[in-house]
Amino acid sequence: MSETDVNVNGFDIHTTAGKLADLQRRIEEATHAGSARAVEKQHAKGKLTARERVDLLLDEGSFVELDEFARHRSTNFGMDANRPYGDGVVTGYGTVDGRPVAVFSQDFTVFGGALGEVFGQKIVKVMDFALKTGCPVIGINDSGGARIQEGVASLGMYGEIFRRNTHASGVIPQISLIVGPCAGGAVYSPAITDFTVMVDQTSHMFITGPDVIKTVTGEDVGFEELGGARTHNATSGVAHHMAGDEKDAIEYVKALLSYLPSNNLSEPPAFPEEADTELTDADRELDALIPDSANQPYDMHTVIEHVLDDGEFLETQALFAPNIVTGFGRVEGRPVGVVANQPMQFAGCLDIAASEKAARFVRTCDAFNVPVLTFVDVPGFLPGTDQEYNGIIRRGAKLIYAYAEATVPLITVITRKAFGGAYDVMGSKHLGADLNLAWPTAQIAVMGAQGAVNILHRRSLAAATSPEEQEALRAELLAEYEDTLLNPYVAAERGYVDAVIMPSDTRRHIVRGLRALRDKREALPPKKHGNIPL
Ligand SMILES: CCCC(=O)SCCNC(=O)CCNC(=O)[C@H](O)C(C)(C)COP(=O)(O)OP(=O)(O)OC[C@H]1O[C@@H](n2cnc3c(N)ncnc32)[C@H](O)[C@@H]1OP(=O)(O)O
Repeated sequence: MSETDVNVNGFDIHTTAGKLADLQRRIEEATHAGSARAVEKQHAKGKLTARERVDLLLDEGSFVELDEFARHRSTNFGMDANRPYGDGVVTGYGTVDGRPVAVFSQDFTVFGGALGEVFGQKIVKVMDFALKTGCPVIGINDSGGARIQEGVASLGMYGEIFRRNTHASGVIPQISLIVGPCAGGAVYSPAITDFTVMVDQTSHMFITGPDVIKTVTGEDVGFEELGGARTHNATSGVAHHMAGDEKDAIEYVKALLSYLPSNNLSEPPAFPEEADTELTDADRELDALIPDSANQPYDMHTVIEHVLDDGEFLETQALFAPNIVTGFGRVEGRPVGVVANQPMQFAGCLDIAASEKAARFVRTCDAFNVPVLTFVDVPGFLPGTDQEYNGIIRRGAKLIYAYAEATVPLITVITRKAFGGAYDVMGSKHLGADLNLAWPTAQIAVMGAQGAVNILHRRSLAAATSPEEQEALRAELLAEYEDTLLNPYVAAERGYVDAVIMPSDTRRHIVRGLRALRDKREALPPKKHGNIPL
């Protein structure tokens, strides 16, 4: 063996054993592409590495890596001297709870996770793989954004990713984990995906950072306040869950996946079990839930938890627009989506944020064959110039659109108020719900008693000769209105509600309704696409 046959690593790559050893060396190099110092810095920030995240997400031993040896060909700014294997992103496929998924995990320890041409090509390839095989794609984002040295080649790849996010939308579930920076136009990939999960304190999303904002507008704002997990969960509504740490974030992603099918042509995973349709003590608790006073709130979570298997409810966007509750659960082991007004917040009024939150959720369920249960206690739309100027007309319309377009089984339960346009919006019969149930405490009318009496009897109230007489008359008129219209029976007479039920019967009705609707098939008129008011 001549000296040139032995490579720098001490083995002869002209022999089979040498070639195998060379592969092992390359794998080792690819696996440790980030420097030890960069990994240490990453851990010191409370962050995991790209590979540690993949390992946590996927079933043990299931990960199959793609493009491990891909690397950039850029020569700008001395880049050719540093060409790490993998180019800063780990991509591949594996399983979560035994079900196939595709994954990409950006590696902040290599070029700050900045996306160059090859990095982008790797993501595009794994997204195409997911779309072709019909499996969810999970994107783990921890990146400085477009790789500055690679200029437009990098921007072009972002465009390719956005296009694939859009084409995959409604076909395969797409979930984004934000576990570090996600800056500039890069935020638009997660924004198009179905769910975005952020980690408190260590993840940030923004279009322009604090320095640019200071220069352009003079505002002083820090990373956390500008684009931290709390901001995007509670204020902007960009994110769907704020995790305490990365493990929590990954557990949430796994839980989401457990409610979603692999693609739009398959059914969500079910763990069929026959529900006990005998009345239970827990069912009977609902009979005492609604307060006598219509102005007193109660927690709609109680209703939701009494209906779902084991009371298990995975809430989405829990911190955003809490006046409407959205999330997933199971009935008889089969996934359902839940949309519910929350009387504890703004008396359950609909506003812009609540309408958009619920509309997006209904569309997600509809895209992925998840039936929707709607629980209604809504006094109307939130009044105010803020709402009007910001487009409650245009933006509230999204919820109507979402329900009217949905073809999955839809069951609606009116527990108390269903007033005005909000009655129509919240999964009414008129928008296409399959089964509409009402509790005896339901009040289905154009408005509440006070408002109605003020409008209908303004003149007779003004004609009262004393304040005492006016109050007595008002009380009489309120009682008359309440007795005549504030009940579920006027709607029931017309078939707008299919049944008025005891609250304790809700679970049984939902179980039987979902069984009956299991094979529901409904088709909308063919069209290129609708024109939802955006
Ligand atoms: C359509 C998409 C368009 C876009 O993405 S536009 C957005 C472009 N990106 C940005 O403006 C963000 C630039 N980066 C930053 O502001 C900061 O690096 C960031 C993300 C807040 C992280 O800060 P730190 O945690 O302090 O980390 P750091 O600055 O020391 O960075 C670590 C290493 O990563 C490098 N890096 C970060 N962003 C990069 C980029 N975009 N292109 C190329 N390299 C980038 C950075 O130079 C540093 O490298 P090194 O370790 O010093 O060799």
